Amino acid sequence: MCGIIGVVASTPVNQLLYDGLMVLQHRGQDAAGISTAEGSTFHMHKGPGLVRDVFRTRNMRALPGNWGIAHCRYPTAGSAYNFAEAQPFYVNSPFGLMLAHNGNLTNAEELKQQLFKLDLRHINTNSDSEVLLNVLAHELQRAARGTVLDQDAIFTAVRGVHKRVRGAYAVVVMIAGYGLLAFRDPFGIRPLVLGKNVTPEGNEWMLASESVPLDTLGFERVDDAAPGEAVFVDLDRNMVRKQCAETHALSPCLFEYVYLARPDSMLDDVSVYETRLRMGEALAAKVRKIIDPAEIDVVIPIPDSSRPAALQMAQALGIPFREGFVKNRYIGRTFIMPGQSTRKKSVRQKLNTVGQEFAGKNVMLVDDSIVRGTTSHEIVEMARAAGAKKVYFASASPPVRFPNVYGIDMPTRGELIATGRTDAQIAALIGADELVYQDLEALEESVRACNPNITGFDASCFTGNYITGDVDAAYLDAIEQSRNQKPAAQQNASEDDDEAGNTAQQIEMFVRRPGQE
Ligand SMILES: O=P(O)(O)OC[C@H]1O[C@H](OP(=O)(O)OP(=O)(O)O)[C@H](O)[C@@H]1O
Ligand SMILES: NC(=O)CC[C@H](N)C(=O)O
Ligand SMILES: [Mg+2]
Repeated sequence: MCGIIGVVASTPVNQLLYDGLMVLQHRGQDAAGISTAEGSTFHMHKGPGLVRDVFRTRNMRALPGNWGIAHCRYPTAGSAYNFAEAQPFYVNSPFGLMLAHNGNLTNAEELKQQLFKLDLRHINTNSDSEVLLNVLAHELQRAARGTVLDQDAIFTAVRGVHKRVRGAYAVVVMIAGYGLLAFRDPFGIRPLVLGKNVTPEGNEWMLASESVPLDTLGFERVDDAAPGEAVFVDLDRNMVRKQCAETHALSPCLFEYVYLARPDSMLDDVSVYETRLRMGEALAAKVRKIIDPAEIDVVIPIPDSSRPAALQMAQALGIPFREGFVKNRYIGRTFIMPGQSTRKKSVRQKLNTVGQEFAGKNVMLVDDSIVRGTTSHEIVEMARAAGAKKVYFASASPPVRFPNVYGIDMPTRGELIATGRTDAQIAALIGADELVYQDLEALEESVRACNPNITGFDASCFTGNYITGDVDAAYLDAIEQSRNQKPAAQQNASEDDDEAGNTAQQIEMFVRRPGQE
């Protein structure tokens, strides 16, 4: 999950893209980048770190033009802290392309080999997004009639991409001299929302990972890009949409609703806030089956993401809701930080207890999810240190037992606290007196109740069922192996750097030598 934005406007877009990235920061804290175009010349600035740290006034001034794209990165392929893998990515042929990608490809290694051997394209990083850009470039080259590109050729190229690429991808691409192209994978795993701003100069168009940038930048939410669909906005700001996948089915990532997205976003016509309230309602029903509500003195959320669920759960159980943890607003999201010791330290820096909410009480702590158990373990300890009598813990989502290969950095079973453990064993590990997990059906229903057209989900981290059909045990083993291998380049790196690197499959670099096939 990264944050992406693309916009075609009637006035300069640099500030618009910066402000949009600021409200998508929760989707990626590792690197950020903006590219704009004036005529057919691209301008770009990108770098490691948070949006506010990457862009200085001089960088903003160097981003002229009325259309552009932006990205904030949460790495799932290649390495964290690797500037070369920051996005957008550029390729000069055909026409000049600039791409930003949210998601993760599951056949990147195979594609990289094809690109090198058949398409004669060199991939210079371990980023799957660079692979995706080059596949698109190759397909555009094939589809273009001579030196001219028309809409049919663009949509044909996207069709070609869907045929070759597997995995999750929501993408915005600038085609120099032509316009902004955006598309979503045939399962719609990662979100992509379309918005419009009506101005006296005509319509302006924006595509973004979530609807929050549309709200904050004065765009009206029009629709979501459909799974498999491509949206093209030309430089006169005419917008066309076309389904480019032979088969498609809306199966968004369930974890977007649980944790990734901001609660004030609408994704696939679903209010993230409303689903989280529903998750809390359903969790309350599950808690009742396991713990007598009279035994619980207070319900306490673990800020931030669990707040709506905890609030609704407390209300449904008739138990006071209290803010027992205060969050340091200057610390980012812990889960998406690279490196386990950074994550662990950050939980302590980020959250502190309000003593009177714990002293002598039986507390019910609520979180949206337990993944590695970093947060829950620290939090239970802090609750006890603050004097809690009993510490119950409830998770608004089911146990996360399987790796995610579609754009969330949880690629190995070994690091997931729930893999191979019973609820009681997990409770013992995090130190809770009782642990209650949401049932998967209830979680799915919490989302589907807001949009009955969603028939399926990518719920792979809960079920081990990978909807793209190409992820098997051998694939997962290879990722684990590659993750556990220490890359030579990182021999001298710190433990954190080591873990941060190689976050998913390593894509081998190819070098063509004279005489080689
Ligand atoms: O079991 P773990 O591996 O610790 O992961 C799960 C935790 O990480 C996330 O919080 P995070 O601090 O990232 O963000 P938030 O402030 O949005 O809750 C999530 O909300 C859980 O609290
Ligand atoms: N989380 C994402 O969307 C990551 C995008 C891409 N796979 C990268 O690692 O840079
Ligand atoms: Mg959290």
